[in-house]
Amino acid sequence: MNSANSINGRILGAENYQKLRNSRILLIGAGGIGCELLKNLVLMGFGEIDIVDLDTIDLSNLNRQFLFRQRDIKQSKSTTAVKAIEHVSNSKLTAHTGNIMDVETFPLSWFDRFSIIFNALDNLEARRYVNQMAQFLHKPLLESGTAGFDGYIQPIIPGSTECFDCTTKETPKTFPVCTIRSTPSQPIHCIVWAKNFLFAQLFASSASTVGESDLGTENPEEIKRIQQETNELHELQEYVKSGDESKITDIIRKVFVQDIEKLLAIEELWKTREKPVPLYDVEINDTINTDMSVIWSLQEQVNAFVLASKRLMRRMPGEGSIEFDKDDADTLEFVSTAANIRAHIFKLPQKSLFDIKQIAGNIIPAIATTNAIISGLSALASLRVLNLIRNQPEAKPTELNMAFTSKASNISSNRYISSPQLASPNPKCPVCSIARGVIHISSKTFETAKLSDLVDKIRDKYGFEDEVSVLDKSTQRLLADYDFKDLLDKSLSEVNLKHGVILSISDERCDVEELRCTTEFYLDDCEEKIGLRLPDIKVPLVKVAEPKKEDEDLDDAVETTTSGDIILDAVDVDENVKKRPLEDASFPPSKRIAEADEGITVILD
Ligand SMILES: Nc1ncnc2c1ncn2[C@@H]1O[C@H](COP(=O)(O)OP(=O)(O)OP(=O)(O)O)[C@@H](O)[C@H]1O
Ligand SMILES: [Zn+2]
Repeated sequence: MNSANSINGRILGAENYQKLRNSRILLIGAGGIGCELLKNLVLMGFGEIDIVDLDTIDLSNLNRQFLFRQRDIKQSKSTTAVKAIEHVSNSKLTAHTGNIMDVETFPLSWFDRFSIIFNALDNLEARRYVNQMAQFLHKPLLESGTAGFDGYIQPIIPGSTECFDCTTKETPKTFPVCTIRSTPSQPIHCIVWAKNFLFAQLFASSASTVGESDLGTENPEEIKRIQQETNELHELQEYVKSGDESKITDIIRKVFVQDIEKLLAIEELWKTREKPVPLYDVEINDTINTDMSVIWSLQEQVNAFVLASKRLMRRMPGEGSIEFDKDDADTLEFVSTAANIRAHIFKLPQKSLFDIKQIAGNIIPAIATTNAIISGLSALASLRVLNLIRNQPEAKPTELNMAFTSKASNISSNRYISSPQLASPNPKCPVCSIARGVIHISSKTFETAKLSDLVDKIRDKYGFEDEVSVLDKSTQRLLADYDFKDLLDKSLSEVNLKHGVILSISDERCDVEELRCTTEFYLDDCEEKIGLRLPDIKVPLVKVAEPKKEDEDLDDAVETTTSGDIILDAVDVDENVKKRPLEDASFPPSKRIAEADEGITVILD
């Protein structure tokens, strides 16, 4: 199918096409974006494609992860994706099932065999990790993500363009299943429970199934309880379908009394938490409240819950199933009252119907079309990054483009897609502004060399003075600093250093104008006869920053906070500005903080 005479061959030209055929590329994630992207990369004709995913296929993936079928549920995503496409593939495909952050399976040297890395991930931790690996290896990385109709691609060319961590990311609120189902500690947990679990199980057609690995708990009693609870709710769905409204009190008893009693029986859960109180002695009467902006009394919540349940039950025979819609008063009232009753049981603050409408309506579904657009853009961008487009002169990295869809870019125009040029690295970025190198170290040397030997060698080679701090970045353990020298005499293995660990060395001198740049070293394997080899990198001196003036504090706080996840509208792009200056690469702090406060975004997918 793919030859120099194929459409792709003719578009790229024979020479570039051959380069594409000779390229081995890495795709991380075989989910919504990953399935689309794998198909694109195969159709483009890349020579070798490795795809990594740690997960198995869930029923809820099938609507958009088109390489998977019902029969594939519980099978490895990467292996199934490869099987589904290999019959039309002219690429050598290799599936890996595992966590990309597992240093034993995927050490840094493993990443080095690829010409380009494509991220098709769904979480900040893995995105950050891969970004860091790309920085160590100076490997181009094509980062991408979607949330609802918003999406982005960001080519990252280490040393030349900004990296994933150059701009602050906010955290979307995702919660482990066990928090939602067993130990809520915030009102939002009760809202997610009422909408995604209770309502979905009783009325919706697509009640989610939860695999053990998704539960966020290893307590066998709790896992058993959650699974039993799900099965019992399926039975309650029969009551709902029967149309027998007298069963509503059974639903209340099951959900707000018996399930809570079962939770209370798992003593482990309540050692450090306040115990919930089941909803005993509940009465139903005529008191109702219609003011959406106030918090109703418990009695008003219970009465409204019964009324909303009745209305929904009456609709079921005609509609078959009912999906939650914040603008559908019955579904909203059911979810809102159920959430508030649960909040009462767990002694958490309750919310007005109006507030719950905002919060529950903000849950973002995955949209297959957005994934397809973003994957298409990602695949196309790779040709530009690898300079494979015929008659196009080699682009400087910062002449490459990123792309956003919809409001992700914060653009004022009505255009759906925008493609600003890439910004230069942020000099204050905690990841790409520091020096990096790979220390090759053999297994035996971990036993024979002392921590002090390694630190002395690093100090001598890169010009650090005595006052350095040595941190194991992987575990955030301090190994040595000016007044902590207890571990220096121990062997590297005794202080738990091993392959895959990242060591961070910082110059801790006070009262100097320039400090040696903080440097991170990845400890990689090498032959025994080499023993220990330090990389030939330059570790520059950097000017110590002036203390900030008071009115700059807020700005600074935003720049240095790098926890959080990919928030698509974290990049402020003015389409009139051709080259996006770095200062514009983030929201004004005030806006950013306001959004962080109210940003309850439950990512379903
Ligand atoms: N550390 C990791 N190593 C390997 N694969 C990962 C890692 N983190 C996430 N992934 C994979 O990235 C993919 C992201 O895809 P996507 O955003 O569509 O999520 P999903 O899990 O498939 O969807 P849903 O959340 O609806 O089940 C998932 O298949 C997930 O297993
Ligand atoms: Zn950076």
